[in-house]
Amino acid sequence: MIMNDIKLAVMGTEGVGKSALIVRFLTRRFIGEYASSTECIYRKRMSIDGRQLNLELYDPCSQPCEGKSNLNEQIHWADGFVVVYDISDRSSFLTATAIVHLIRETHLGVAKRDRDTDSVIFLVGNKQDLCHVREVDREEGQRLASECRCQFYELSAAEHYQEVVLMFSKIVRNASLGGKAKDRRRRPSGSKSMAKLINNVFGKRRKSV
Ligand SMILES: Nc1nc2c(ncn2[C@@H]2O[C@H](COP(=O)(O)OP(=O)(O)OP(=O)(O)O)[C@@H](O)[C@H]2O)c(=O)[nH]1
Repeated sequence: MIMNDIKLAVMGTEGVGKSALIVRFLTRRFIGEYASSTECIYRKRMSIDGRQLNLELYDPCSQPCEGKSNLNEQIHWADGFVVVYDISDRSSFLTATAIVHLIRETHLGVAKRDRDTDSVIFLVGNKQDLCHVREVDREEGQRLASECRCQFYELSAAEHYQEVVLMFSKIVRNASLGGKAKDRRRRPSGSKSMAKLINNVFGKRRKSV
């Protein structure tokens, strides 16, 4: 059986809930605070439509978008992109907007057809549970997504499980269908096993904000 490797980058500014979404997907749990000083790759073996996939999820544990070269590196590495912002933080939406544009610019050059990139960029407004302090309207997210031809979700890593799993499953499926034999450049460094992920989540704490 052919084993596909799917590489997903989860991007967005600091504190939007990238790790929370990944941990939700991988462990079903929501953990409030994480040690997040290092970037890492999580691996998961999945079965989609009866096909076995090796999923690699890159969590940059970002410092706010400081390195464009690093961002470019992520963009070249990945088959799919989950670009996350926090609906209660407008500046995170501005960062997400810049990231989505950068992905599209970078991938337009290499995609055979424009639509090749459409289904592998997902824009996610996280922290939907904080809608009482919302700073970004759902419509703004939708507009950006349709302008940049991304798929759009509003989610809450804190309160949703099924939706988060569905979102990741869908982008993995889309990325696997894209199936382009990509030029695998330098991969982001750092790799964590599931055991290490659990350690990271339960073992260490970050300062509360
Ligand atoms: N209310 C609410 N809080 C959330 C949600 N998702 C994450 N958080 C909180 O937001 C903070 C940041 O979450 P992280 O998952 O560490 O965010 P991150 O994007 O990985 O941040 P960095 O690793 O610093 O880049 C934590 O305090 C989480 O508990 C959510 O859906 N709702």
